[in-house]
Amino acid sequence: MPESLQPEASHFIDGAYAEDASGDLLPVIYPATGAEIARLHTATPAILDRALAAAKRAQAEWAARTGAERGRVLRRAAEIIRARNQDLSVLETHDTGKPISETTVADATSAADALEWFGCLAPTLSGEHIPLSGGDFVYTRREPLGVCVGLGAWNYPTQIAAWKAAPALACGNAMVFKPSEETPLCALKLAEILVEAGAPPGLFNVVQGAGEVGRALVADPRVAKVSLTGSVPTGQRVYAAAAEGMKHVTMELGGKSPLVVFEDAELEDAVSGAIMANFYSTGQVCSNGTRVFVQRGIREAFLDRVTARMDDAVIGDPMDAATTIGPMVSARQRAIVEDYIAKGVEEGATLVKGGHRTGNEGFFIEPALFADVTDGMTIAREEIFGPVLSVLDFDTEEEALARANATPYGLAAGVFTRDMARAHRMAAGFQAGATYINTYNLTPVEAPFGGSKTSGVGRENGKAAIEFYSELKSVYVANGPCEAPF
Ligand SMILES: NC(=O)C1=CN([C@@H]2O[C@H](COP(=O)(O)OP(=O)(O)OC[C@H]3O[C@@H](n4cnc5c(N)ncnc54)[C@H](O)[C@@H]3O)[C@@H](O)[C@H]2O)C=CC1
Repeated sequence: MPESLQPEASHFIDGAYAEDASGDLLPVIYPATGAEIARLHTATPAILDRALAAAKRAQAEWAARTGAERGRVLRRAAEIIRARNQDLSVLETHDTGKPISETTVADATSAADALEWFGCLAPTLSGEHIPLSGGDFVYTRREPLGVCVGLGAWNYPTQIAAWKAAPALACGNAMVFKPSEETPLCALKLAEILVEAGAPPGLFNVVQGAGEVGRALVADPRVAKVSLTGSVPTGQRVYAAAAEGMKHVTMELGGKSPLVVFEDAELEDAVSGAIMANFYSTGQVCSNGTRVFVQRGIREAFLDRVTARMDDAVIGDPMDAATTIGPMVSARQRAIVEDYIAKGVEEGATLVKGGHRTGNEGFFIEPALFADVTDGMTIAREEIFGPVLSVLDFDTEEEALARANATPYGLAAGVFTRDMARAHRMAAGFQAGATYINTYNLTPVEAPFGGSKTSGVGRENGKAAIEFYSELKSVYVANGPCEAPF
């Protein structure tokens, strides 16, 4: 195994790497080859206790610093990440299998954006003054929640860790972060870098493990808030467990988002949108627009262009700069995707292109394009989390909107049209948290991101995230005698 990918130890606690070899073995597999590239241990109760105790102690010290001081640390961390983008991207590629052409522009860089942006916001956080009668007034204090737990999915390990850490730390909280058991390496680097940037030891800790470890963290009374990125069923379990302790939550969950392409759309842009909405990160993106509703008049032209553009996809070695499609994250995830493709064929959809295993090793699968998909088919109802694009035909705007919204999910939605009045009508009508006009799947840190309906609770990014990592205390100040009925 390449020596550089084996971290010094499994966990990062109180400013340093930590190990407890009595924890279960956690092998790290490179999805492009199936080879083991590192070997870690799952956190034991002793490790979790150390992490939570360190976070609790560090949080008090951190919250006592001014917003300007906290912001400076976050911005310094952003600079370090940018300077090390290449190494961090190589690590992300090995953790996830995503091509280096993606990881160099969308992962560590996105983490740096979040740390920089929330680092700039930190000094501006404040309360307000509310005048009342008789000279009384109330002022509010924006206070941190305390120790926050972050639970990550495997598709964007660096980005997810930073999207949670940046607003949490900006507000004066500490964090214990548990990456997905599939991709445990990247968050450790973020922890190292934050310490290097001046964060107090214990402010951001990383512990490894699967659902059991997550469950123990959520249940711990020292934890004030839980932020999960994961599937809807996991979200339901974590939300329920957090409710036991009346803990704050952010739930960034899955989806089955619609992308609506009208006849008047700029065809090549709409095809690009559909590719971004289905094949980026080999389809392993929560906000993917996997139900592509195409107005009947351009159906053939749209399918022809998607098919032709799929010929340009380069599937293969993720470390090759020319590669645009890497493997799935795991053999298990590829098997899930293959089952869905088989179900699509079985239920009568037309597999226009792709969908077959490829490569001699690793977990590769060709992107798949389905036509003649109808609303009731399994591939149109369930989140696949793989490179499977389903085209559904429609006739009218009203019909497209109704069908787009006919899902329990509500993470994202997109529309391609040259008619801007219609574009805004659709954006207003979509039951989804993140909507797009004439583009898809861009997630700048400036914009709030999160789901409606079963796709989640709360928002990450943007000023909105502050509301989910802080709370307001009101202080009533009397200016006259204190009156009582007797
Ligand atoms: N809305 C969003 O921002 C995003 C959502 N996702 C969603 O994530 C899913 C794929 O990621 P996976 O890692 O397979 O999700 P998952 O739901 O299996 O796991 C997510 C995390 O929760 C942990 N976990 C599992 N059970 C737990 C429990 N009972 N208590 C506490 N923690 C527990 C896992 O170990 C992991 O760290 C997809 O559904 C996808 O849509 C992925 C990326 C972004």
